[in-house]
Amino acid sequence: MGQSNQKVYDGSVDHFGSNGDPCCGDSSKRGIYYLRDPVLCKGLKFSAQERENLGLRGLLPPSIRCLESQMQAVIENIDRLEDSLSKYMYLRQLQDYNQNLFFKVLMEHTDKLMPIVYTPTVGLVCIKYSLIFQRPRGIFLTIQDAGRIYDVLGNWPEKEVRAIVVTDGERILGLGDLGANGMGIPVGKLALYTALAGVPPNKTLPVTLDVGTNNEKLLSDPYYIGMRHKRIRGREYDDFIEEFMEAAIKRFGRSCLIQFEDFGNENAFRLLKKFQERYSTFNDDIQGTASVAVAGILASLKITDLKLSQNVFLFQGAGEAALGTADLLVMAMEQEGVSRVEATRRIWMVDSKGLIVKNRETGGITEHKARFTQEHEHLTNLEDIVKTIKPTVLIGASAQKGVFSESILRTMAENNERPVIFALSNPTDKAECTAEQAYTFTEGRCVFASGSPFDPVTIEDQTFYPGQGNNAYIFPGVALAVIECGVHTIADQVFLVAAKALANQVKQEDLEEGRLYPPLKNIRDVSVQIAAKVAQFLYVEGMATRRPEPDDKVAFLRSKQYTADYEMATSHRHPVTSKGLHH
Ligand SMILES: O=C([O-])CC(=O)C(=O)O
Ligand SMILES: [Mg+2]
Repeated sequence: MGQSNQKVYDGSVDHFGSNGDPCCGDSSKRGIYYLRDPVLCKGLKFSAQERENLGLRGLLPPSIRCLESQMQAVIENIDRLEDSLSKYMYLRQLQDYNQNLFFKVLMEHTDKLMPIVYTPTVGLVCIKYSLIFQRPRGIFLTIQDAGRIYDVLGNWPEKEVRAIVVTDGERILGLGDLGANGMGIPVGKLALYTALAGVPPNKTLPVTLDVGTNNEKLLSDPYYIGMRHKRIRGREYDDFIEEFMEAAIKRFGRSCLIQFEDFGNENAFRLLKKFQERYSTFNDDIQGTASVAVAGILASLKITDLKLSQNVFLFQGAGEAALGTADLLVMAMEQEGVSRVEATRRIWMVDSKGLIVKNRETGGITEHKARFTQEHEHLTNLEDIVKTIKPTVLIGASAQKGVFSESILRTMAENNERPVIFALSNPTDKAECTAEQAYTFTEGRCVFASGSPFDPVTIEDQTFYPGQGNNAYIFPGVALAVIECGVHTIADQVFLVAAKALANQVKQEDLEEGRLYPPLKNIRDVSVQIAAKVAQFLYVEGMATRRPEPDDKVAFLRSKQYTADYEMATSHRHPVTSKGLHH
């Protein structure tokens, strides 16, 4: 994603124009241009011959570094910095200077760097976004752009955008309304599109829809980058979103994917319903999180030795993630041969007013929650609820830190040989319990996953590996498939296909260590396998428009992946060999 107005690599043609000779380059673009365009820049990796041919002599110090050494230097710099915000800023600057190196290092060191460019650090980044704002990335659309969104999208320098992640900043992770500061989320999600699934960066566009904020702290923050007014709602908001959707596909094509991220609860459900059958769109917090949660639950069955429908699921929280997961569980149980009614009866939900039961006097049961009302006495205390309902699977998705208390965890361990406990809220300090608490209070018997990463926990001499039940396992692979198959709508079933594909990649040795998800070091391969299964489904269901249908989906998808090799952006056909500088 170049920020400049100059032409940048578009993934399909030789970046250097028609002569096809990368040694000569485009004669109008010389010297400093190659250091200022993050797509072309190789930093100290420019060979002697390239430096000669491109007019770079003297603009770089004489040393030539190989990619390995460049990556090593990045890692040393990261280790040298003490706080995670500084590490984030260092990596963002790298992305703006040398895009290939940024992605290469993110791909090679995903375990180490993902928590910096993504959850949990990205939460802190959004809180501080206005203060640390430097080089812009993505498109900021404000309500004042209503009526001209198509034109504003035209200011984006890339023409082949195939995927947008959009937020309106109303519910950033579990942190609430962060207004325009929410831009950190689309930027982070799209970095993972590329690093985790190989979606070429020039095909991605982060968007923030700034309709104001109700966060008083931001409204009075002198540095705040967004519009200083309360959130626009109602008709004006709806028209704005509708105009954005139309403008996006008019500008980038009908099969441009639009991923909704971190919208407030009500709008998230409403907009998904409104747009699901008209655009290539999904809501990551409802459907992506559901998919990763169901994948974890499917994998857990191999440990608990239960069928899916033999479980009792209790959700703490009845928002986007909880309802999305509950719906997908019902779909999965139906595929196991259980009736919808029976499947629904296995699912219990707790919201801010307690257990969701019929005729609840305190009310607050929206249309979406109503599907999961149970015939039961109304209980309000989570501990009592866990004691009474006796869930086999306890899922936290309410952004209430520590709500899974010691006694709740102990009760789960009393009632189940292998209790399944998911603390899905993000970032880390919103988690319903820590990994250490979960393992300690269940005497190491629980099967645990969390939305934000936790380090392995050692109790006595046993080490436990918490799973990261984060939608990052799902959205990059789903995105790769839908982009490359050219779909116009995305069916809910896609997320069950993806969940099963993910669960099937968990190996016996992972399960033996309590890992519910494949290790992150294999994530690129995992994402391609998920994408291949999704692509298969899209063709079988007649939803893929790309012709001809590729026989080998994995090979096809791999051929579309960005590999972060400098050669892709420059010496495509005639690699330039480094012979050292002539002094
Ligand atoms: O961003 C993440 O880490 C997962 C997610 O979608 C959320 O918590 O809203
Ligand atoms: Mg989200």
